[in-house]
Amino acid sequence: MIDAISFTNGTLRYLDQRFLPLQENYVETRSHMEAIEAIKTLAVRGAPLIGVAAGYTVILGLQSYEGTKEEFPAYFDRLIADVEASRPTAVNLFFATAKLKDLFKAHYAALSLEALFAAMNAAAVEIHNDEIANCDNMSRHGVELIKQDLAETLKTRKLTVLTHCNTGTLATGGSGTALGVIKLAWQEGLIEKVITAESRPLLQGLRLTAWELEQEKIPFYSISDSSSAFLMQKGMIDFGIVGADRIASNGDTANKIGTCAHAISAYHHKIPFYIAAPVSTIDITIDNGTQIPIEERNGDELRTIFGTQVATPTTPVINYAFDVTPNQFINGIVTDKKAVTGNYSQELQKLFT
Ligand SMILES: CSC[C@@H](O)[C@@H](O)C(=O)COP(=O)(O)O
Repeated sequence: MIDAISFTNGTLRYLDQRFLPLQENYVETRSHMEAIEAIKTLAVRGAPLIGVAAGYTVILGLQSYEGTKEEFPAYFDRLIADVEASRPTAVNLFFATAKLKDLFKAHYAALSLEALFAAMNAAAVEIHNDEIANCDNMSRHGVELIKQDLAETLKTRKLTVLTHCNTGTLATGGSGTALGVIKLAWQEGLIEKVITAESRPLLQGLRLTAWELEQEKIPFYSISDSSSAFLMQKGMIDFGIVGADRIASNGDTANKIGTCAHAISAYHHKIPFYIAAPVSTIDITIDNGTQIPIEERNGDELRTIFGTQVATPTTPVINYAFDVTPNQFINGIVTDKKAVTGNYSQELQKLFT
């Protein structure tokens, strides 16, 4: 059983995803600066897991506080700012810090620091437990949608599904978003095999999704990112499903770079393409995908492959970590509350009421 993250007796323990699947290193820390570094370096990654890690990272920061109650607000502001500066795109991180900031605002005046910290600790644990439950709910709604949309094909055979990046236990702490749907669909006998796109440059699909599928004994093939259009052309893919790092209120979706190309290709080949993400990944405050901050990462991620230089150190590169898929290429957004299959601007808003 993969234990992506846990928090026990004030210690954060996580599986360092940078070295998977070749090395299974669990790291323990009580330092919030180390935890922030783990988020920045993708040792801990995936939108829901980043949110969970952000909550626990703030708790680590509270544990090491030694000042007075009067000095605490300035310390808390700095701590939150440091956590929020770790990665910009996954809105789950900001969902987690907002929850803790709300608690601070509501209770700082009335509670002792000890009682305030206890309330924040409970909130961080709740974020974690909620993300686990969200995965199960998303999986159920996703499977219903697949049964409905692909009913004709399912009368004669099982399905082949394309996915991108890693959206499983490693990315959520629960069964997964898109991969959670795939796992349940497999258990229910709907899936023949999974096609997992490698997800350059850090290979979350090739390294992490493949590793999870192997453990689940679900048949799969890994492909290079650029192969998906050809496989669709050859009729080798029945539908696509991926996760999200931030969904705008009109349904435009930021996810791992490469997602948009799969979605456009699926649209061209008339293949359904779905997003699976908890409501905590929807940023209802923004109108469309142009407002999503897209992380640009160090060019060495492209110029080197796991430490081996493959381009000159001076090769100029563009290294966006995410892209935005316009809502017109998305056949449905599966959330923990329900699956939304169109009219996104109206229907996503309703999830917040
Ligand atoms: C359930 S995870 C959904 C997304 O967070 C996932 O597809 C993704 O893009 C992760 O990116 P990463 O850069 O590995 O954190």
